[in-house]
Amino acid sequence: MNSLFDDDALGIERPALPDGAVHVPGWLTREQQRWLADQFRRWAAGPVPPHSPMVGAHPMSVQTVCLGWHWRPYTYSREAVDVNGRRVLAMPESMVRLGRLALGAADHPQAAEYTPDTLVAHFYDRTAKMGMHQDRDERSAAPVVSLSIGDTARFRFGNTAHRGQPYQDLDLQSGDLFVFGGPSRLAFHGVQKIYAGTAPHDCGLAAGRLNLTLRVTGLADDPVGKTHGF
Ligand SMILES: O=C(O)CCC(=O)C(=O)O
Ligand SMILES: [Fe+2]
Repeated sequence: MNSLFDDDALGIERPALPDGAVHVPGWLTREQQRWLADQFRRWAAGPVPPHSPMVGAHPMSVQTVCLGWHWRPYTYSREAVDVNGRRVLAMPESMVRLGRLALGAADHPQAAEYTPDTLVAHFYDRTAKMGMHQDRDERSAAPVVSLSIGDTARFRFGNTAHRGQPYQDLDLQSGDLFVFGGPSRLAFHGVQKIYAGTAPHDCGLAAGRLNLTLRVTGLADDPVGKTHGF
């Protein structure tokens, strides 16, 4: 019903995204969305439970679970040192394949070689948001793949210089793929709001939004088993 009145249907031109940023609406099928929501519930069962990462003294409003490498502002480690000290689950091969398929769908030339080594899953309840930030805790310049399931999010995608204009606001709906790499790899972005109650009934999530972000950290374990510092 909404599509009757959206920008495309009304013939309103949306500004192009900056180079390196690609939005593929409705990329995941409902079955894939349900499967991913199930996987999230499995990952959330442990060894590291969902938690709100701390930005300084303030907890983020999302609930986060990581695979491969555990992310917290502004670093990665194999163990969730800010949660319970347990090592995070390994990065599943299926998620590496999903990343390659995603880059393929975004027409990225390096889709076949893409090997994300971390997945950061955020659950947003109806009040959660994410402030404008850059994904810059990685040593690799490989693109970031972002998948949305559940409630629609108002997503702001900006420029690489600062949090302000120019930026573009777009809605990320259940099943949407968003990729940012190349000249947009370090663009500021954030989640302005969640549209509560917009999750499709058959997406595997009754309420809230799940964001799955795949990244290449460019990190390696050192021989004594410690992670490299920054
Ligand atoms: O939830 C989103 O769409 C964005 C998540 C994000 O920017 C991040 O995890 O760094
Ligand atoms: Fe981000």
